[in-house]
Amino acid sequence: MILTTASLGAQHKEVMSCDDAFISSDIANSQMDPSHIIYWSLDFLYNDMIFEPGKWMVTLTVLFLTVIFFWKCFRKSFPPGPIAKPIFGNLDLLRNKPHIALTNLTNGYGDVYSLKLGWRKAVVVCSYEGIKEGLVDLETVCNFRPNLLSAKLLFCGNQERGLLFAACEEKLKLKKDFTRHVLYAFCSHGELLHDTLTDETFNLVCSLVNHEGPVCVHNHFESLALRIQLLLVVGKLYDPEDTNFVEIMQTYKLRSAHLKLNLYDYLPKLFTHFGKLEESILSEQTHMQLDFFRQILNRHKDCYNPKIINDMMDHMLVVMENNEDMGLLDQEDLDYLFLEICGSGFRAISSLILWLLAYMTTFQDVQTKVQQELDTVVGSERLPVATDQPFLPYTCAVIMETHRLASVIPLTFPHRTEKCCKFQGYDIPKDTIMLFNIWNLHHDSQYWINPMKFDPTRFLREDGSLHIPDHFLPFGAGPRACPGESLVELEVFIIFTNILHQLELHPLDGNPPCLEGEYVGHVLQPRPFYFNVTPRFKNETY
Ligand code: HEM
Repeated sequence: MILTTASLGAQHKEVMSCDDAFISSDIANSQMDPSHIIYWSLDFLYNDMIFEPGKWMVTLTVLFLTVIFFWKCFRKSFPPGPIAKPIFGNLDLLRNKPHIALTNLTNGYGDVYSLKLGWRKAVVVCSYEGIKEGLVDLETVCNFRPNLLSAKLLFCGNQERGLLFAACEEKLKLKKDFTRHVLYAFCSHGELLHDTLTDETFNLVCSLVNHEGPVCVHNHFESLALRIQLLLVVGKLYDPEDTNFVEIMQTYKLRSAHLKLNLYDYLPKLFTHFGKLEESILSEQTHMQLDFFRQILNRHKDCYNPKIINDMMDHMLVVMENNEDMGLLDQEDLDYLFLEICGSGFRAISSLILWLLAYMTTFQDVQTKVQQELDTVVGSERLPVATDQPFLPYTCAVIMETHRLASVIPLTFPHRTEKCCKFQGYDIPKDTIMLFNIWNLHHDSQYWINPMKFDPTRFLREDGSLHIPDHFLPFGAGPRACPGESLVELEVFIIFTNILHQLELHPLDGNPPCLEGEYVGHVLQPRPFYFNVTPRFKNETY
């Protein structure tokens, strides 16, 4: 048998040497055609190697090692990450409490690591340095949004006209500057907003005092926050029972439920069917909502007087009249802008207030300190007002510590790189999804001593004044930062101080609320909880 193989090999060698000579003479004559080269190469491989398994082994090993070498060279410049499962990649990590799963992965892969979301590449950023570099230093690179089916569904294909999913360009800057500027103006000078918040909180306090037995306010603040945002945009405070308002509330709840991990965003081919189902429901509701805002805007146009500015729509008409938008905005842009300003963040505000009440019910000593500060600065003869804020550092520190510990928006919305970039020493390709983990930033012992402890004094200097560290970023940073910050600050301050000024909160039968959060859409909120209240002052108007 061995002899036969050897003699075959010898014969074959003879044949090959003739062929070799033939090839060389052809090359020398420069008569070569590429198809001939391929033909002769294959012929060479076939004839030379098919009978010599040793050569095959060597060739395949060299090929394999070369592939591994180039693959490793490429991988070196991309962040490491856990092994991705077929088709789904690492999507399973994001299904339940993604902020915890993504924080836990820092133990194996460091503060910047990669994931595969379906077929898309993603980079998770957990350190302050990385978050700052991505959101601020590389502002024109990392601040785009991925092309997600959910965005298309939520905005009926017009996501560029809103805020959240619009490209990070001049038009978005214009819309965000407008939103920020007008909200700031209403919060710093608008008596209407201030008085409405105080009245609404007083009504809530009355109903809690007059309620027999334990109370639960879980569903109260979403509706209040949404009514306040509508008041700012359209100038009307809706009754919570108003049929128009109830419809609007339902639509916004449905919309915000889509701001979560949707499988059809990352595996569109597999889950198109689900996307289509959602589309029919969402598109109808979104169009109804757009019509609603369009009608109100038309009414504003009919009785427009630039000297009387009541709400955001009036402000926008002034902007358009003075051509301050430089012709960038049209009617549809305005419809989508108002749709989005009204419905953004109402759930996050509500969640922050609920966390404040849950922490105060749990940490009675902190509650008492806030009330002592309120008694010293405000007294019992009047209610707390916005101008008390600079004199209530401990109370403000409690609000900030709640922002930190609860981190109601634990992960930013997905970002996307617009071009290849060097990021934290890695080469990140264009169109990589970037997830910035705010929860990790707020719970990392590199930045916070004893990070899981509720300790408002971490926001106070030794002299008792307020101190805000750089690595405290509940509203994100850079061009994608939240435009609602000033509204959140005022609303939460007025509601929280007015409740604690007038009520003592006690745990039910000595059992404090469960402090484990649950996701509703992209917002982390406490589970519903009951507590007891007792009024702090005698007040006949309750
Ligand atoms: C406690 C309340 C709130 C918190 C903690 C919060 C936090 C955030 C965060 C972390 C982002 C993501 C930034 C990013 O993707 O990089 C964001 C975006 C946004 N927020 Fe808020 N937010 C709150 C309330 C509000 C309110 C009341 C509004 C309404 C005006 C609002 C409007 C928006 C909008 C429109 C965006 C998208 C901005 C963009 O993509 O450029 N938010 N917010």
